[in-house]
Parts: sequence; structure tokens; C-alpha cells
Amino acid sequence: MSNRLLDAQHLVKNFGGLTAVSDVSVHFDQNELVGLIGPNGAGKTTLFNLLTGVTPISSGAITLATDQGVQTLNGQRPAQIAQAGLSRTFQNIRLFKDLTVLDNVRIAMTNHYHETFFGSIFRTPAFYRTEAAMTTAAQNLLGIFDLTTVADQPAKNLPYGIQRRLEIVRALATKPKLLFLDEPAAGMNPEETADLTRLIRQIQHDFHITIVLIEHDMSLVMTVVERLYVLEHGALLAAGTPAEIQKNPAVIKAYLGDETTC
Ligand SMILES: Nc1ncnc2c1ncn2[C@@H]1O[C@H](COP(=O)(O)OP(=O)(O)OP(=O)(O)O)[C@@H](O)[C@H]1O
Repeated sequence: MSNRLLDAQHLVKNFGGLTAVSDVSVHFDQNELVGLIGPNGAGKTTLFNLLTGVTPISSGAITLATDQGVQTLNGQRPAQIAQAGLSRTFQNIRLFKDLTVLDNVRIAMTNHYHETFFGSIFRTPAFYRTEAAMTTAAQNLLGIFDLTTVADQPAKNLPYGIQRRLEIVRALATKPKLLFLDEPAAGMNPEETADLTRLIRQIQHDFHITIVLIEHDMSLVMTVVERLYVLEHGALLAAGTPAEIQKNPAVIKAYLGDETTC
């Protein structure tokens, strides 16, 4: 039986006269850790935006395997796609900076805990039960990711690396099947990057989800992923294991050279 989770076929995205994504087909399997690399402007973030519904596709098809069968994602709104099990982080940190760490995670959980308008206005017992369940679940997640001691601090008070970790925890709070991380190591110092590497491995191990990672830090991406896609000028240049990609002459010529980053 196939363990295919997400299938994207012949995706195209045109912005006026510019083709940012040009006939790209990718797939992600259950519990896989996949990297997406390529130089600036190659179309990596646009591809994430297409897969998560942030940007509508010009043509192509995106399907997700679910317990109810294969579901078509293209044409659906980002909230519907999130509900289907796709979650993501962005290149720029998008936290509620004035809210506490705990509330940032609780808010991300609301799509799984249904509070009625009546309940929230009249503070019914059901409302308090839902609130308590959300708080407990959020505290558990913070515990797993060593954020308990900062749970009551406003997100803006956290060091940069911890804010990035909180973003990932928020994305996990939506209980995704597939997590897209857009340059999670951007702006991190070596110690923070090492922490992130451990965190990504821990998530895959503990949560059994698929993770797709855009990353410019080649040492990070080559150590954590099982498979890589390489984009160039919006098109797929290569796909394979880190060992295959590192030996691929076209990739070496286009991106790697003698450098450890591209
Ligand atoms: N909303 C938009 N409108 C017009 N052009 C866009 C839009 N979004 C992206 N582009 C263009 O599409 C191309 C691909 O951009 P994209 O951000 O996907 O690249 P990237 O590989 O993620 O780059 P980076 O590594 O710098 O983040 C670029 O030429 C960019 O200017």
C-alpha cells in the first residue's frame, strides 16, 4: 500500500509575465522529512504558498490522502487546507507578540476545540470545560518543547531562537499531518541552529508527521532530511537523497560549489 500523503502535479504559478513556479511535480510521503532548496528567487516560498492555499495556483492539481479517500486541495481556502492537516511557519516570525506564550499556543488550537457563541457569551460549564482542556493541551505541548518556564511571558520578550521554536509549536498545535517550515534557521546563531536540528528530529520522531523544510543552511538540511527537491528559476532541477544531490553535477554547478551554504 502506498504511503503517499500529498501529491502535487504540474503546478504552475504566473505573476503577470513572471512564471514563479513552472510545471513542478512533487510528492511527500507519510512521516517523511524532505528538504526544498534553491537560490533566492527560485520559487520555494511560492511553492509552499501554493501547497497551503495562501496563493492560488495558475494550473495543476494538489491532492491529499485522507481516511475518507483522496481529497483535492487546490481551490480550497487556507483555513480549509489547515483543517485538512497542513500547517506551516513563515520566513518572518508571525506570533501574537503581546500575548503570552501559552495564549499563542491556545489560539492555534481553536480549530480543534469548538466553543459556541452562546457558551462564550454566557460562560456555560461547557465553555469552561473546553477552555480547561485547551489550556492543558497547550501546557503539555509547551512542556514537550521546554517552554514551560516562559509560558506566562509575552512572546516579544523571548530570544529570537525561542520565538522561532514557539512558531513551530504553534504550527504543531493545529495537529497537522504535514508541517511546512519556511527557513526556520534564518537569522539563528550556531547554537540556536543546533537546537533547531534536534527539535526537527524530535518532532518527526514524537509526532510521526511529514515535515518539509525550506532551508539555505546546507549543513542543517543535509543532516536532517531524507530526500531533497532542488528548484531553479521556478523549475525542478533535481530530486534525490542528500548524498545523490551532493553528487549531482547540475546542482553542484548551480548551487553548492565549494560553499557550505547557498
Ligand atoms: N506575490 C508576488 N507577486 C509577484 N511576484 C512574486 C510574488 N511572490 C513571489 N514573486 C516572485 O516569484 C519569484 C520566486 O519567489 P519566491 O519568494 O518563491 O522565491 P524563493 O525561492 O522562496 O526565494 P528566497 O530564498 O529568497 O526566499 C521571485 O522572482 C519573486 O520576486
